[in-house]
Amino acid sequence: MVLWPSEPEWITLTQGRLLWWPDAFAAEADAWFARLRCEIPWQQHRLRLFGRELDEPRLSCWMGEAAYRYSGQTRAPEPWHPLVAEIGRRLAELCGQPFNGVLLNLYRDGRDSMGWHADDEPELGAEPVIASVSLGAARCFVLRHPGSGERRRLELGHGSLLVMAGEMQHHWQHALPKTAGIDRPRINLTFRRLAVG
Ligand SMILES: O=C(O)CCC(=O)C(=O)O
Ligand SMILES: [Fe+2]
Repeated sequence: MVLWPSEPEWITLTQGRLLWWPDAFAAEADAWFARLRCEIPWQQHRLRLFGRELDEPRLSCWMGEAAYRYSGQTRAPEPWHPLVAEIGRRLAELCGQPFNGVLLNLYRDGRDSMGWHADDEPELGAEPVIASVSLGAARCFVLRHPGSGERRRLELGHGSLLVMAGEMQHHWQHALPKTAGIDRPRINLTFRRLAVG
């Protein structure tokens, strides 16, 4: 039992900031995980790496109102799932801005991962606010600032919220490394606001 639910905490970084709230959705997390695991149309996408095509090491689904262009691909959005739309509205209230798209990722076990990248597509603007909700198995999330060599590491547990804000997508990179010994799945939702039109 959590006697002292944590409070949201702003972490100031060189050229960026994070809002970290480990227990943000502790009460809802079990029900959200169970529903999203079964009801999201999870897809296996392919990745081009050194001229070869490979399966991405995770399943995913892009949802919302806008097409999403990344790594040379364009993904048409799936329509809002009612629960995902509701989570998005809660986050909009917390973050003080609306979101019109979300990338959902399903990491089936510790062998699934996401490599180093920044969410710096031009449609996201100069100071994108990216709100990331984690459900299921806790996984380690790592951040690095190539300019200074600074690094951060956070364990993103069941029901946690991490908001990346400020100019950090232009100066920091993040990743979700493979982790030995994790045999349970994790779902992550990263809500974004894209300029449309
Ligand atoms: O799974 C995570 O926590 C990270 C996901 C991420 O970086 C992304 O979807 O862009
Ligand atoms: Fe990302």
